Amino acid sequence: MEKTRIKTGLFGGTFNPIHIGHLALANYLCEYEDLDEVWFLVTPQNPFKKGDHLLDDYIRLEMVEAAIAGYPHFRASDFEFGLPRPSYTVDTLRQLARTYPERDFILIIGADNWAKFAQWRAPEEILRNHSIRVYPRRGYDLTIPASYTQVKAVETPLLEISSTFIRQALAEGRDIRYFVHPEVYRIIQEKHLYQSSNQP
Ligand SMILES: Nc1ncnc2c1ncn2[C@@H]1O[C@H](COP(=O)(O)OP(=O)(O)OP(=O)(O)O)[C@@H](O)[C@H]1O
Ligand SMILES: O=C(O)c1ccc[n+]([C@@H]2O[C@H](COP(=O)([O-])O)[C@@H](O)[C@H]2O)c1
Repeated sequence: MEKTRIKTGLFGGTFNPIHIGHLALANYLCEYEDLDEVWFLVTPQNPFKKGDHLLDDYIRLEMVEAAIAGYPHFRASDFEFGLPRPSYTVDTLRQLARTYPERDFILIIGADNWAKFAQWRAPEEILRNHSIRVYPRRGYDLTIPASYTQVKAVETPLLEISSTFIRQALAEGRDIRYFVHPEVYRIIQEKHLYQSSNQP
């Protein structure tokens, strides 16, 4: 009998830092969609973002690990740390498929990223080999043309906060503890992260 493949949602981001918007979205996808797991893929350098003001990869990973501890469907992944930079998702997916043949990797992206998907590296290869779930982001259209049978829009609740907002608030000395997991807030405090606008 054929073994059931593990449906693994791949949620890539810089996570600088991870916040409750990321966590609630991934939680929803595990509980209300058909994903067995969601992997938080910590991206060393997004091809569209400048890397010069980015917090160290391992501190961002540590915060993701702390935030997801205890929930069995989540995993933190440093897979891109060993790959060339910037991190092109098509390269990551190729390597992941080789390393984990027992899993189907399903890309999770926001409507903001879907709007720019044609500008990603080798989008047609990604579409040929993987399913994509697109979740809503405010201000972006979530219509998927019918010809993209492997791309599905998922109706998830929206928590419109961003890591940029959190970094800025912390640099201004605001106490925004409820926007991040308590363990993430503890790490931010302990390591004095994001405490001035010069810091990443
Ligand atoms: N509030 C949110 N709810 C759901 N998804 C989000 C939210 N904020 C960001 N995302 C998505 O999560 C992925 C990773 O996000 P990223 O680490 O870039 O966070 P961000 O909050 O958008 O960061 P920044 O403000 O630094 O650009 C992206 O695809 C982004 O679209
Ligand atoms: O492969 C690409 O060309 C590409 C272009 C832009 C973004 N991505 C990936 O998409 C994920 C989310 O990006 P972002 O900017 O919304 O955090 C992250 O893993 C990026 O590496 C990938």
